[in-house]
Amino acid sequence: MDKLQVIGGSTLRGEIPISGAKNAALPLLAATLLSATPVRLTNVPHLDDITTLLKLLGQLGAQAVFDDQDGVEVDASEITSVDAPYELVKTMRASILVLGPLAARFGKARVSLPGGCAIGVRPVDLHLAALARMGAEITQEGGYINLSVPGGRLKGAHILFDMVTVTGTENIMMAAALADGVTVIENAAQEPEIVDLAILLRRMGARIKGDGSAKITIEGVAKLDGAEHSVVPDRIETGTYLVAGAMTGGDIRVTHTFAHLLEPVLLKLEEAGAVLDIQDDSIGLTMKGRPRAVNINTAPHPGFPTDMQAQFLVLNTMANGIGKVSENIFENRFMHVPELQRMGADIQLDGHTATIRGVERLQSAPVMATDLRASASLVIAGLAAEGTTLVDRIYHMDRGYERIEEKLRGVGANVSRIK
Ligand SMILES: CC(=O)N[C@H]1[C@@H](OP(=O)(O)OP(=O)(O)OC[C@H]2O[C@@H](n3ccc(=O)[nH]c3=O)[C@H](O)[C@@H]2O)O[C@H](CO)[C@@H](O)[C@@H]1O
Ligand SMILES: C=C(OP(=O)(O)O)C(=O)O
Repeated sequence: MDKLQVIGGSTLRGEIPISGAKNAALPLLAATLLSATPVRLTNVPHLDDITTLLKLLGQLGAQAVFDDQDGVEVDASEITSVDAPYELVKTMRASILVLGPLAARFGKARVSLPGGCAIGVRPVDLHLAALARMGAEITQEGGYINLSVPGGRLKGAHILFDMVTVTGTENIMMAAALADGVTVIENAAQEPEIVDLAILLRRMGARIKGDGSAKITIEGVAKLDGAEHSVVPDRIETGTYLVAGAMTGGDIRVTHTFAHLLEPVLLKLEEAGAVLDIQDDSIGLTMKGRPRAVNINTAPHPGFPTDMQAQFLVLNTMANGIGKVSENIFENRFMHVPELQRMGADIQLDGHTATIRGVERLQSAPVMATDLRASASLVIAGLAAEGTTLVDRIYHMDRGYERIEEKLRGVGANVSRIK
């Protein structure tokens, strides 16, 4: 199993190019199943999760290949199976995103239940209830969701999500795009990745309004066409590198990204004492001295993203003062805390809130990554710590950070992968 060796103490300086967003590319790739005409995506990140979804599309009969450095063309004209097997779904929960498109175009699907994961139980009950309201008959057996649509075509419906769900909103947007009639999604997720999906779907001929707000209206059409689309930049990767810059008292610029995608994160970085220089497609950050402690309360967009919680918790470990970090989306997203405590961080956990008292310097230690963003937080901690930190189980990190060692080395970090 690969490990990342991080030798702390370097001040990060220079530019880091940001890749396309994993959490946008996954639903965009799933959306290609909605059309019999090829769809081409560019700015697709090279990540393990993308490889998994491409394998799943291949398993369904689609021809999907990287046709350029970051371009993927998917031809879903000849779908031969509507079965998403456990072997693929278990490695990536976002595989559930094929359910809506398969239901919409073929009126049937058999998709493995994703199961829980390190950060929480993460059920898909809201996805299923919404598809049932659109006329799907759904049973569960042997760990699989069996879905069939009497008459073959989903019907538009009025849907109110009890909780804001990102992939749930995406699944229903895709299902509704080919349904008979109008679907209204209330309490919809408003994340930038939802807007990116709506942009592609509109290019394919879908009629969607209200994306980016809590009410999305979709008027179903009989057929969708091919289209081309560039994946939105990864706001979580952007935020992660900015925190790494801030933690090391650095002077960095993240490029190929947009500040409007991550306003809550930028506001908190400023509160922590970072000076930002926002340009059209890049963000500069300068940090002098230790950061100030900040409080974080995760919430659906436009609130503070849960996917940046671990990174800001680390920022607080070496900050001046006491910061409180509350995780309100997932019930078990503090697994980085015991690892950070092993590096000398002063953190008290009480339910869904961590209270962090900043220390002058973290100490290096062997640590274990438990999930994607926890891995990133441990790498950031290692960059700011004294000595050599070995981060184990970085396969989690490879799900979501493209060429992380190369990008960090490009700004002066001393990191290397140990096979
Ligand atoms: C591939 C992708 O885009 N992943 C993101 C997506 O995950 P994902 O879409 O899985 O997360 P959701 O927005 O669905 O989950 C939000 C909360 O709702 C709960 N819930 C969700 C669906 C459901 O049917 N029932 C239910 O109870 C979940 O357990 C969780 O507590 O949004 C999360 C919240 O911003 C991010 O952390 C993930 O990075
Ligand atoms: C939790 C995440 O992803 P996923 O939903 O794919 O597990 C994430 O990107 O931080």
